[in-house]
Amino acid sequence: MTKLSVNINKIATLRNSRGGDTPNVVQFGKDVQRFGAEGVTIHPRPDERHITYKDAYDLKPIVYTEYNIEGNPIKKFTDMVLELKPTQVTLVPDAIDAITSNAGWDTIKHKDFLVEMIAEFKRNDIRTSIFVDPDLKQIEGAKATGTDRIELYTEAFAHQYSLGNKAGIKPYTACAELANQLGLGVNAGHDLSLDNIKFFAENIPGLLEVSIGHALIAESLYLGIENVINMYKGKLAVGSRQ
Ligand SMILES: CC(=O)[C@@H](O)[C@H](O)COP(=O)(O)O
Ligand SMILES: NCC(=O)COP(=O)(O)O
Repeated sequence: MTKLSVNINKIATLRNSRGGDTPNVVQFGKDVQRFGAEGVTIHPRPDERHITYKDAYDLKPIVYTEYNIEGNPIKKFTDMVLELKPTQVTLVPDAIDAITSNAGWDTIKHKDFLVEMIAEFKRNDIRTSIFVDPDLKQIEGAKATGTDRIELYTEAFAHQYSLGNKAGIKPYTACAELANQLGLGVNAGHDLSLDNIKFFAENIPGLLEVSIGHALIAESLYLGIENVINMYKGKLAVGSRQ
């Protein structure tokens, strides 16, 4: 069974837009697990515009499923991960000004750096994963770094699927097959959604984990809004009788 790890970055983004502590990130982390999520993912960025380093520490005691911390292994990030010892660290080559993740690692060009980072995390009993594009050479390159897993960057698949092009899955299936042969675990994420997740999971052999944030939070708003409007209407109806 593929594990669902919920990326709660967007909850912090909403909180930060107003100051204060609503919505509460730690409460949300507890709730997603209570409702069945098998992991909590965060992706702190250097500018801390959504999830903050403090959030990462605050979440640690309440995550009893898998805690997955994603990010570019700059020193501040690496020090935090080594101190927190989450279940998994996912290395993502983010540019400092990127709105969101927009590319996987070049595992060949950055082999030496990745070998060093992976070894350091593994020495500290932290499972490792490397964010990669669906390119067979990059999967072979990932294997050479010593990482436990890869995370397939699914933006291209999601885009093609939204256009009705199901063939966009092909490079992902091929990469997952190769990863399985090489003994690399397979995770995936970025722009996965209620719309595309079933098709994706059915076509990726050995898919261990998906991390989903943006669409899942948007879908929670769409699917929850009717209930909340009704609750407000109920309170106003009682109020107007007085
Ligand atoms: C690696 C990846 O695809 C996710 O971590 C994604 O980038 C979420 O981060 P944002 O919430 O900053 O978009
Ligand atoms: N690793 C991918 C992730 O955590 C969530 O990406 P998205 O669903 O916010 O695009």
